[in-house]
Amino acid sequence: MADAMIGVIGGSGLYEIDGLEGAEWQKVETPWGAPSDAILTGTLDGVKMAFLPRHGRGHVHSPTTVPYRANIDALKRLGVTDVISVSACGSFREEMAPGDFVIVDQFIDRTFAREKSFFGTGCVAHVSVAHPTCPRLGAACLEAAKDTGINVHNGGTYLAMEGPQFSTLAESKMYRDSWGADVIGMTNMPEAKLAREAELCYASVAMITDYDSWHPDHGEVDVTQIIATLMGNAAHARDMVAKLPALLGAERAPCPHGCDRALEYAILTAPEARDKTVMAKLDAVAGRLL
Ligand SMILES: CSC[C@H]1O[C@H](OP(=O)(O)O)[C@H](O)[C@@H]1O
Ligand SMILES: Nc1ncnc2[nH]cnc12
Repeated sequence: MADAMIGVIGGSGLYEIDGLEGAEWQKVETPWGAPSDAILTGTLDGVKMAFLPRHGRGHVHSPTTVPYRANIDALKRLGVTDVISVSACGSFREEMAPGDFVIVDQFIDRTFAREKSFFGTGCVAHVSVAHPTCPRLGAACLEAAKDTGINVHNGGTYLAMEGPQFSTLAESKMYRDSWGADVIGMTNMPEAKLAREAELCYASVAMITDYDSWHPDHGEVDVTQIIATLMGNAAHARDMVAKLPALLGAERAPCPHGCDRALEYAILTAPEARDKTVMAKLDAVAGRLL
C-alpha cells in the first residue's frame, strides 16, 4: 500500500479549503511553467491534502489561460495520487437544478486553444480516455456529497467549451438535445486528459449554478446569477471535501481501474529515438516509466 495524497482543484468560487493541519501555501515550479497559484498543503484526518485554486486566488486566469499542464504536474510532483476537480457548471437537465452537484463521468471536449498533452515530438504517447474519470474516486465523492446533505446526481456528461463567452442559444440547444450533454463548463478539459497522462485518479464534481440558455422559464445565463448560486455551492463543496479523507484513508491500494498505470503501454517512441530535453520535462509525470 502506498501513501495517499488527495489533491483538490477548486473552481470558480472555491479559492481555499478550511481545517488543514499544518496548512502552508507552497510555491511549486514545473517544467511547464508556474501553476495557477501556490498550493495549500496540510493534513486532514491524518490524510495528506493539497488544494489548488484553478483560476488563482482573486480569479486571475481565464478558462483558456489556466496553466493546465503546470497544475497537474505540480500536484503529481507534490505526491498527489487522487485529484478531485470541483467546478461551477450550467445544467442541460431540468432535474439537475442550481445548487445540485453532479458526479461527472464523461466529457465532450470542444476546447481548441489549449495545450492538451504532456507528450509530443520526441516522446509520443496515446493514453485511453474512454472512461476519463476514476469510478473509485467518484464513488467516494458521491458518498461525501450525500453525507453533506447535497442533492447529488451520480453520472453525467460534461461539455467542455472554450469560452470565455457563454454559449449561444443554438449551441445550448444542440449540446442538450442532439449531443446529450448534461452539464457545461469551460475547464475540465484538458485537465481530465492530463490527469490520465500523469497516471492520477481524477473525479469531477460539477456544482450547478444555472440552466445555461436553453430553459424557457429561466432567462439566459449571466455571471451575477452564477455568483449568487456559487456562494452556497462553495460552502457545500468545502463540507464535502472535508469528508473525503475519512472515506479514502491515508493508505491507498492500486487503482482497480488502472488510472495509476495508464501510461504502461502508451509510450510509442522507441527508447533510442526519445528526445532528452522532452524526457527531462516528463520527470514527474512519467518518471515511473522513463
Ligand atoms: C463563473 S462563470 C464561468 C466560469 O466558471 C467555471 O469555472 P470552473 O470550471 O473553474 O469552476 C466555468 O468553467 C468558467 O470558467
Ligand atoms: N452555463 C455555463 N456555461 C459554461 N460555463 C459555466 N460555468 C457555470 N455556468 C456555466
